[in-house]
Amino acid sequence: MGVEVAVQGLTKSFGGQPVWSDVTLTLPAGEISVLLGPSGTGKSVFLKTLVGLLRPDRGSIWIEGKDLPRLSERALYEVRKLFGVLFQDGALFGSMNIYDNVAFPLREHTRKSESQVRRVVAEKLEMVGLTGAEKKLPGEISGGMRKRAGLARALVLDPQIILFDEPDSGLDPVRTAYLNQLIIDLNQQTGATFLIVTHDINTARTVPDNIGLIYHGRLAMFGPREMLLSSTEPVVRQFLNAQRIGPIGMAEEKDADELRAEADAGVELPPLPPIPPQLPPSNGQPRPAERPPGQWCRENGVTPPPGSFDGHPDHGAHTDHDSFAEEPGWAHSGWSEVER
Ligand SMILES: Nc1ncnc2c1ncn2[C@@H]1O[C@H](COP(=O)(O)OP(=O)(O)OP(=O)(O)O)[C@@H](O)[C@H]1O
Repeated sequence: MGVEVAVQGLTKSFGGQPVWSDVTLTLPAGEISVLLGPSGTGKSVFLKTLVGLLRPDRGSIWIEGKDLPRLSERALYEVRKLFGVLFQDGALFGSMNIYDNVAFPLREHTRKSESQVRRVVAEKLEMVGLTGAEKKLPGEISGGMRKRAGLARALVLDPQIILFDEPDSGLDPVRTAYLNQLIIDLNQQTGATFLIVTHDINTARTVPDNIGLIYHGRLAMFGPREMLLSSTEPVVRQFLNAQRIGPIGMAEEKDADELRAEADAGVELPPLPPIPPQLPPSNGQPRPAERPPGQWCRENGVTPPPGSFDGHPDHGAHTDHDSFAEEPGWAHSGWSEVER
């Protein structure tokens, strides 16, 4: 089972310029959380701070009773082994083949024999559907395959926490759908705690258990998926509905004059779209942190947008997942057939 990550009052600046301040959130153990936010709001900086690559100015990151920013370099090195990170471009070594790239953390951080390394690398490559690509160099495979190789490398030390920095960047919608399914399946298989930074609204709406939004140097909101997807908070509503109307402007937040002009013109955000069902694992089993659809809304007296949860399997409607599950032989091997 993954571990909980409790962030309290975290603040980070560069050269006196704050990136974000006073961020407080808890990533529940074993659940998938997504972090959203306009470009440049410091989502990647947040991931790097969590894993200890950047030191915050203030605040705590509690993991298994240890506060990461207070640890010595040596103690931090040990805690870092709990993390697996998938960087945006896979961050593979260009001169090493896929096998050696994936084997790298095992050779660096463990005393495993080469035959043990071979077994682990084969297992992780299979998990991401890259069996057979061992001898290829990163430059010889597609961007989607590079991401999956990066993911296999992130998995080799059996991390308890996996951070994904825009795993869908540069992927077409079909590959993004496959990657999202892989993420759900890996969460089920590993039980690890996942945090995904993404700009893809469909991913944000269907993949996570929890969603957060960074805006204007603050964490605007963080909570269960249903809370964010039924929120009437203008910035959350604008972002999740990909609208121009609302407080987020082209380069930064809109000023008071722009917002007044919008109000005077009578332009309003369109109604919230229905909350879609969560993407289930491809083996038909429930998600590790699955809760009945609509439970959060019911418990909190919130009326979800009309039509919400209509596509949930319990309602008998067809979902995207059904089409993946029906694909012959679809499991992780589905990947290799699609991409090669
Ligand atoms: N090492 C660094 N030194 C100085 N400034 C930095 C450093 N790393 C990031 N920044 C700045 O911090 C801000 C946030 O950057 P970051 O890449 O985290 O944003 P982001 O939300 O991930 O953006 P995007 O969605 O476009 O990937 C940017 O202004 C960036 O220039």
